[in-house]
Amino acid sequence: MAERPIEAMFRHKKLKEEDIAICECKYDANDPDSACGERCLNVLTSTECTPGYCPCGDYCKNQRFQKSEYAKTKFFKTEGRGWGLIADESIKAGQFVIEYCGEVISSEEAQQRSQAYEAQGLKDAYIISLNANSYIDATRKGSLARFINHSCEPNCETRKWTILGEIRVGIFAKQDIYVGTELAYDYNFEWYGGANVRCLCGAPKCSKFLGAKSPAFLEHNHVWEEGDDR
Ligand SMILES: C[S@@+](CC[C@H](N)C(=O)[O-])C[C@H]1O[C@@H](n2cnc3c(N)ncnc32)[C@H](O)[C@@H]1O
Repeated sequence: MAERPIEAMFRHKKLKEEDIAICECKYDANDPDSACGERCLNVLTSTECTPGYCPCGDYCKNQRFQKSEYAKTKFFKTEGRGWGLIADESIKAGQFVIEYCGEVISSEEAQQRSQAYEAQGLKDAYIISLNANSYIDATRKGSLARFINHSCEPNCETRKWTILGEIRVGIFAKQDIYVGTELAYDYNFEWYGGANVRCLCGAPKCSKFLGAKSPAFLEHNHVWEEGDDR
């Protein structure tokens, strides 16, 4: 596919000093939660602390996206759902698993790319919504998060955090996850799919199609038939 003009992709913005959110935490060696744990004002608003501005300095625990503090995971081949991602260590409920990385693009670009990928016969879709005007495309560039499949009864969920003034998407554990368990989240909230794909998650309350409840779902009407090669 031809490279699209650079305006269709968004570049990082520099955070102005007056916009930096500074918490009121104070590091106490006897209280591990003191350095930007659950009570931190920034954590409570899903905002990471800014290096050099956090009162806890190097003890700050609230820079997980910036420090890529991912859980150990590895990809594997599934039955009928392409590649998937499994936990390569036990993961605690609420833990940050991995960031969904990719190219940040406009909604017009997302639409054009989605159509182009479908025309090329790509059955796996990797575009998710970031906000009303922008999307993350992990088709060509991304982290291992691009291999996480959908489940209608998932053990993970997406959460949006503000990092240095920009919104980013993380995958977080909804429950304790044992080593070797497949990771999955519900695509309904973020799905920007190409063709409609029959869901093979196997959950008793499966909604039959990927992203079947998402706003983008009705815009597409092609269904990959069962038995299609992948
Ligand atoms: C973000 S990718 C996930 C990784 C993908 N399985 C791969 O091999 O690269 C999303 C694609 O995976 C497949 N997929 C994910 N969850 C699925 C499910 N529950 N049932 C069937 N296909 C699924 C679909 O083709 C979907 O477009």
